[in-house]
Amino acid sequence: MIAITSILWIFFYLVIFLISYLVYSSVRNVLFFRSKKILYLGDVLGNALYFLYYKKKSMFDLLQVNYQQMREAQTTVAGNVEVNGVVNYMVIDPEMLKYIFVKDFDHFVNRRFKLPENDVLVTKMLIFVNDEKWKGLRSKLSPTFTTGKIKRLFPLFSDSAKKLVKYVDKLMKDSPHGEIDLGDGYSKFTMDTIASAVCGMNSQAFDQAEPSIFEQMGKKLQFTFSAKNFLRFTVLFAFPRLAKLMSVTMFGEDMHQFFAGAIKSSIKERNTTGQKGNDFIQLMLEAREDNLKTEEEEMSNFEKDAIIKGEVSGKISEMLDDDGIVSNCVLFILAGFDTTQSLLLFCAYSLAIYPEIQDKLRKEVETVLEENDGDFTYDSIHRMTYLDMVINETLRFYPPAPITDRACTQDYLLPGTDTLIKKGSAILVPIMEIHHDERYYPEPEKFDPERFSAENKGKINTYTFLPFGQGPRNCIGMRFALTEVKLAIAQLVHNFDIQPSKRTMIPMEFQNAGSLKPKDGMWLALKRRSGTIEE
Ligand code: HEM
Repeated sequence: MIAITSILWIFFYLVIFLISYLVYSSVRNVLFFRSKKILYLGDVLGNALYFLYYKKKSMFDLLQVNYQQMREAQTTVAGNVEVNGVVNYMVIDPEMLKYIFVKDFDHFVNRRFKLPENDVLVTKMLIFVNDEKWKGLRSKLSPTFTTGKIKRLFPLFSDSAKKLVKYVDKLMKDSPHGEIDLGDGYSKFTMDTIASAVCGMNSQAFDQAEPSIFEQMGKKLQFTFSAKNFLRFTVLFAFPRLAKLMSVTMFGEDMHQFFAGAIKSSIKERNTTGQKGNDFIQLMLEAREDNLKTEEEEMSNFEKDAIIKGEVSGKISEMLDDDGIVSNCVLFILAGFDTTQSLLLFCAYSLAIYPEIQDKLRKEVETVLEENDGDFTYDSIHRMTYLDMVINETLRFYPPAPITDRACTQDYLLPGTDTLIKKGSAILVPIMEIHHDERYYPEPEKFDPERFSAENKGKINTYTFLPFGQGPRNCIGMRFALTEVKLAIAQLVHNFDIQPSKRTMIPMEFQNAGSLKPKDGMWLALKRRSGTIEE
């Protein structure tokens, strides 16, 4: 009895201590930002209270609230503080972003999170490495994503897109109410293309309704919000030393064994037989030997901006050893699955609720198909200007990665202000909110592909359209993603009429996840178009 009472008292004192600490740090943070004359956006305590009060709100709603606070205060910089004391500055001015992303990139080479070094599966991932190591690895990996290399992968995308059409057919036939959750088909499609293009593996995703082993492992890599995950990621990202001490890792041992086993045995087989694969494992093996080059004419402006200027002295030999290849294959699955699926889903959704846009797109798709003997090619997909406009408007309206960040690596005076950003602080960029700001996009809540027409797109400031980030640390997989998505949307529009169904969520609500996802699935009715072949 006494023991239980004592435990209760200890627990009580712990709770009191925690609350006192949170209140103390909140007051300290308020005073810190007041002394800097910067708007304070609240901290862990404030955010926790927000989610407790508005139970149904997601982190994207909170981002919107923060952006609105900044607009009302007529400020372009605001701040908050993380549990570990790291000061974040939210920056929303396109001119400042140009300096952070590109002009003063040497102050912002890294991302915000540091990970414990004992986590073998992640320590060599491009997204988590820093400074010279990042420069060396990025300059080795960039040539693996150029036009020529993605063109080589196009037949794999094409196979997966055809399997997707058959799968959707079957789902619709089996559906009692004439509607399906398209998320299921698109999840299989993205997993299938990634498995073959990245690791040269057959995901077997389309061979069965239940998730195949590759799908199960791939999905486990995705970040979802749960109390357990919240705790794990807080320890990992905010207290990496503690995570190392406690052997907390980002992914479970089963995932490490699955991916490392499959990828390393594939490398071994290539080394012994001399056979080459048509996948990223092969491209990385060639990059390791310095056998890949990027031709200047293969690059878009987005990629030219990403060129790392100056000497690249990063030692990369060990970054692309076999463990490094495993890490980066897993990263491409991780970074490419959710984001691409999100873009596909919101594009199909927009086409369903705006039939006139769907009709216009279909006309372009049919013309291109006629010109190319009934099949799509890499070049024909990228020649479709209206498709490009629709995808860009989807990326503006529903950016799959709604926020990005940079870590400040040297003290930095924000241009045009007297705000000194100290080394070790972080910059947050609310991509989604910038995309919905009426100063850059008149009538921002209107889905209008014409914003990206040849006449209009020149008027868009580069730093207000950030679906793939900007500068040398932008998304390396953009070309891969756009090719895959354009093909899958063209196939869908050619084969099906896409319509809203009873369960289609209008207006859309979002899940609390790392990337933008519909809250309760993407329910749509897809009707086979007459004249298209059902195999
Ligand atoms: C529609 C699909 C995608 C979207 C919207 C997207 C978006 C983004 C964004 C916003 C960033 C941060 C950029 C910055 O901070 O400037 C990023 C980084 C990254 N993305 Fe993507 N991404 C997509 C698909 C892919 C794919 C398919 C891959 C790989 C196959 C990929 C690999 C990466 C990697 C490795 C990084 C980190 C780059 C670095 O730190 O150097 N992404 N992506």
